[in-house]
Amino acid sequence: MRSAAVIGTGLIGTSIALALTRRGVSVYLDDVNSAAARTAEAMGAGSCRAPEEPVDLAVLAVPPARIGTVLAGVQRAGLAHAYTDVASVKARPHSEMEAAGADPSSYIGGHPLAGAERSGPLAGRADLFEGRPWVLTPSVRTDRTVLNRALELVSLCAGVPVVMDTAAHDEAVALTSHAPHLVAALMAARLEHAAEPSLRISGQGLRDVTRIAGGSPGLWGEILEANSEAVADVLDAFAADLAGAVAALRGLRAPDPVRTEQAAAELDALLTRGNRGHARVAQKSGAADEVALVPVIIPDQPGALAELFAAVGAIGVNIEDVRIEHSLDQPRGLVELFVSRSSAAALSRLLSDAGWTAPSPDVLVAAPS
Ligand SMILES: NC(=O)c1ccc[n+]([C@@H]2O[C@H](COP(=O)([O-])OP(=O)(O)OC[C@H]3O[C@@H](n4cnc5c(N)ncnc54)[C@H](O)[C@@H]3O)[C@@H](O)[C@H]2O)c1
Ligand SMILES: O=C(O)C(=O)C[C@]1(C(=O)O)C=C[C@@H](O)C=C1
Repeated sequence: MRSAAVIGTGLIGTSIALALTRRGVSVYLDDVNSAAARTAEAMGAGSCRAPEEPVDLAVLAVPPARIGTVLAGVQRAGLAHAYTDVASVKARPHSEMEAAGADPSSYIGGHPLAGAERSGPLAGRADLFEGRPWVLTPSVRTDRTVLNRALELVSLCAGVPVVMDTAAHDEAVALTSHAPHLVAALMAARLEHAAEPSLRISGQGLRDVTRIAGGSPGLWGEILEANSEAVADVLDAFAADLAGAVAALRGLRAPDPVRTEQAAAELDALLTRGNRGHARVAQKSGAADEVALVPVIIPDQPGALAELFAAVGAIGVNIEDVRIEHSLDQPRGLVELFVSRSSAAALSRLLSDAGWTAPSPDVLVAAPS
């Protein structure tokens, strides 16, 4: 691919444009909000100067309800040879683009499963899609060359292509993305009027559970509206479990010991099911049970994290994922490295030989100076 256009230079559009520009693709940037396009341009994501010839691929990174009309418009203008989008729902934009008179043969639906709770070009990152699934939803009318262009886009962004049909995609993301977003929002809404001292003693757990609740209500309202039935089905089942959890908690204080015991068993069953579901969430490269955790203490000083990563790299171990636990008022932080199970024990030993310290219950010793 030599040239591309990105329409909608917010978080996702700018991230795609940055990734393509770094791979040598010439990228045209456009946004209904010209300040957003100029900001992306200033970040090195491409140019706001309209191309003289049709580009190889145009990527529509606008909100889901705009896809149909924007696609019909850019096709009429002859902007590109092939078109794709990145909307978080697929069936509705697909039928809307047909209703808007767009040409289905030069279009393929797309959805990268990577993002953030922030919006706008300044949140864009060239590496956002690295190793992440990127769903493509070709229809029977999608031209094969268009599918190949989209595959090239995913590869240039270092994503992992997954081909699905629109209905299967929407049902899957109702469970794995859309319902989780609402659940996070509902939990975060509980905090709206929480007492300040309660919030001050919140830990990483609350941040993990509520991070995505920071997403734009406008965008998420559109996503949920377009996939409302499938999300409601997931939340019906969730509500039944929630009611069971509440009943079990109340049952724990019941005067009848038989009910107390039954309530404890119900709660245990729910928590155990939670463990099993958690274990099934795929890790970055492979199943959860192939990955083990190596905890390391680092001092709160510039370069400490980079030094740790360099040490792990020198040992020759690939970090699959990383979690950092750090309270602002603490002189050190806890880094949890997720590595392949087969290399975890050796990594722990070699890091310890090199002076890095695993957390122990009584004393936390800093890294080598
Ligand atoms: N946020 C995420 O985590 C995420 C992840 C994957 C996919 N998506 C999808 O990506 C798309 C963009 O989301 P985002 O998070 O980048 O939003 P964003 O708000 O950061 O960016 C959207 C941009 O589209 C522009 N825009 C709106 N209407 C337009 C139009 N008619 N013509 C040109 N530009 C227009 C806006 O001005 C804005 O700059 C959405 O379809 C969303 O479903 C989002
Ligand atoms: O990591 C996040 O912030 C996201 O929520 C990203 C996330 C998701 O994984 O659910 C959200 C919506 C998108 O359509 C794709 C990705």
